[in-house]
Amino acid sequence: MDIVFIEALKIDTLIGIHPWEREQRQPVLLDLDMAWDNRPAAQSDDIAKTLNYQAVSERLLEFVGASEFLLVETLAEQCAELVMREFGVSWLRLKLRKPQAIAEAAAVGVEIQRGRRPE
Ligand SMILES: Nc1nc2c(c(=O)[nH]1)N=C([C@H](O)[C@@H](O)CO)CN2
Repeated sequence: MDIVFIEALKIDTLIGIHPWEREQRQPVLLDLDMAWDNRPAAQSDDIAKTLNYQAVSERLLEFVGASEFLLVETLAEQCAELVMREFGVSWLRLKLRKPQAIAEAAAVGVEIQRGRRPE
């Protein structure tokens, strides 16, 4: 199994349960590991055969930037569903960090895996 990854994609969004979090955007950081067979792209040197990490990043920037969820669990799930549905990804691991949520912690958040992991 090959992986295409995106690391620490930073997006300002409205997320959280507290009143201040409903008024003020804060950053989240997204890490994605996405299963993809990279051999067809490598053999043809053709961007059309890739899982284009620029296209995935731009779509997530658009979606997360416009979202207003309460929980990181909900946002992570929605991002995973979007990437699998729109980009044909069969398995992914997604980590969502909220670096400004707890003053004493570098970050908090969730990590999920969805889909069937290829051999
Ligand atoms: N498992 C979770 N715990 C908490 C969440 C969350 O989304 N998932 N959110 C909060 C607050 O919004 C936090 O980020 C700031 O105190 C608390 N716990």
